[in-house]
Amino acid sequence: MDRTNQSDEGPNRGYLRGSRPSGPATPKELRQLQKQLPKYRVLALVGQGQFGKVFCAIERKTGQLVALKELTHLRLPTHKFLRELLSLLTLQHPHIVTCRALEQTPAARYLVMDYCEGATLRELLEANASLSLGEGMQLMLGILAGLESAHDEGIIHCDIKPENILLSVRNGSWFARLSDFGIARRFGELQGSRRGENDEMEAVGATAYAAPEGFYGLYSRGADIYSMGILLFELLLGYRPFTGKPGDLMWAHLNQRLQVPEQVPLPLRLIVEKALEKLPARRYSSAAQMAQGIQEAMNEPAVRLWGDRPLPLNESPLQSKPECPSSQHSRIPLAVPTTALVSQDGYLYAAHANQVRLWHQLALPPKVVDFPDRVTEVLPGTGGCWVSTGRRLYWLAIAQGQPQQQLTCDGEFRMAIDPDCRWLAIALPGQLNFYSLASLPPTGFKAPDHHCPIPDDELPRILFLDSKHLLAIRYDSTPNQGRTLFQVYTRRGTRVGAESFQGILDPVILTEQPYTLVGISRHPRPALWQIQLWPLRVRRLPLETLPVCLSSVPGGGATADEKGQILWFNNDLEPVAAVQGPGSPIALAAAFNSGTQMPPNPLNLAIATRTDFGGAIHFFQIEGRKPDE
Ligand SMILES: Nc1ncnc2c1ncn2[C@@H]1O[C@H](COP(=O)(O)OP(=O)(O)OP(=O)(O)O)[C@@H](O)[C@H]1O
Repeated sequence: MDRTNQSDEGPNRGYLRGSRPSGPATPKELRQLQKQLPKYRVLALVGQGQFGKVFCAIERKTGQLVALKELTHLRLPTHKFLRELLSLLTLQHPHIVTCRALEQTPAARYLVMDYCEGATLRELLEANASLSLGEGMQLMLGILAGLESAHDEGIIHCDIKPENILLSVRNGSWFARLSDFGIARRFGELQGSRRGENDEMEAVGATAYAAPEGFYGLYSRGADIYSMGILLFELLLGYRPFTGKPGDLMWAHLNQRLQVPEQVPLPLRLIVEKALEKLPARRYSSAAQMAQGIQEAMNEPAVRLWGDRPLPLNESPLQSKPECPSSQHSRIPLAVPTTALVSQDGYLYAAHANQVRLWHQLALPPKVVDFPDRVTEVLPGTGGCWVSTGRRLYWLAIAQGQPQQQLTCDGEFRMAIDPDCRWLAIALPGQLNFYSLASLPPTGFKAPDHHCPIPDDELPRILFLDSKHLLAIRYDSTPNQGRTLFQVYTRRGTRVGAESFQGILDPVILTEQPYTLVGISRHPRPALWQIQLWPLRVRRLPLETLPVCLSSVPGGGATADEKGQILWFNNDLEPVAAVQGPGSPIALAAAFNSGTQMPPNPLNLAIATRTDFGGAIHFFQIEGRKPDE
């Protein structure tokens, strides 16, 4: 990740309004922390643990994203702090969240750790049908590899649970990393020692995942293997084998017979049973052995065939699909397919060959405007739209209905308009130009107000993140390691930051949430990814089929696949409705819903399709799931 060349001018302030931080961090608190830790640019609060808050920050020297984990003196005594630090500094493994440094302020100490943009495995498990069996087992293999390496260093984790497994993205898939060695123990520390009175629950870790012998203060690798067994059970079935209050749980771990439901294929059932043996000696003797067991089970035909099945296995995959009523209002046949379909402020614009059609009300016929060349891009603005015909740019005012040429470029370009419609950005190979719309002459050529060089190997997609910041999206397609690069420029042409996503997202759209994008990935499986920039947070919605179009709509977004299956998702990337729409879609856009603050219900969509005779635009209405359903 490249975050060099950053200035404090960046759009981080906007993230203080971000959607997912798990507790309040006042701007004052962030400013104070910033003052105390000048080596970092503190972006936002991203979590709250029992010992303090966790912040996302950029290390100024390297431009790397880091997590600053606060450990307050009051809550975490020095000996425990030193223990976590010692464990973490010893451990260097791709599947372990590495500690890079320690920072001290008068009020607290901060562990500087690798930043994991996918949050915790707990959050992923709470999202419906978020993992397939194959992916779940890959996560298990990763965690077991990290655990094996900790055990090799003589460290027992003692607190394995989904909350302590953090996720990042590699090659378009989740990548698990073991974290929180706060109560980890060294073998030597444990041998022959039993927990002290006041060490009680802390030493046991989370009771739901604790090995029977842990309640007697006995720890070995086997205790971590047992916790991994509970985790595997929970991944497969969506619930844990033993439940109840801490006392009942302790009794269950010690005495209750384990029952693994038959939905779990036999080879995996045997693994759960072996990992959850009451006697440590009967369990896998190492994390590597358990990993080998999972690997062998995954190669067995009975399990291999199930690789794509969504977890948990006890739920029917159909349950998660919110089929909803829909109705089609009208269909307008066209001689040629649509090249662009966009909407804003109650207006819908569709481009076909060298025409733009403009609707305000469905019942009325559209206004049709001719251009000298084929229209390639349409961007809505205030009171009209910007129309590109490849090398020329026009302004089409709704009131006048006549296009007005604004700019001519030497080559193909891409364009973006800021939300206040005051700045126009044009990306050309090798250059990014910014024009103040107020000073654009009525026709012809104008030198840009600001410009900056960009790589000339490809034309980036550009989007304004807010009235001051432009996002350029580029791709680094190294075989098997594609990356989507997000580079942020001020409208003066200064590059202020960059993020990257370890996978190819195409297309990518901006959503109505601040600095939040949604993109489609094909590999290793079709999925929608939501990327919140600064602090970087990602979410995924796995899909059964690959969408061919994607659009932001009020309250979320919508996709359609080649067969016309439409999916409407909300701002949390949860499916709101899935309906059958027209086949062979090219583009979709919200129609006549603009201006609503609340997510609409129903959603009015315009869908452009290809047909045997040219194309068509369909107006469609979908009833979504209500928020409380
Ligand atoms: N390295 C990290 N990268 C990204 N987010 C993190 C990171 N570490 C923690 N977080 C976020 O902060 C939250 C709190 O983490 P933390 O480890 O402090 O709490 P915890 O899991 O409750 O552990 P503890 O038992 O120490 O309280 C996590 O749930 C996660 O969302």
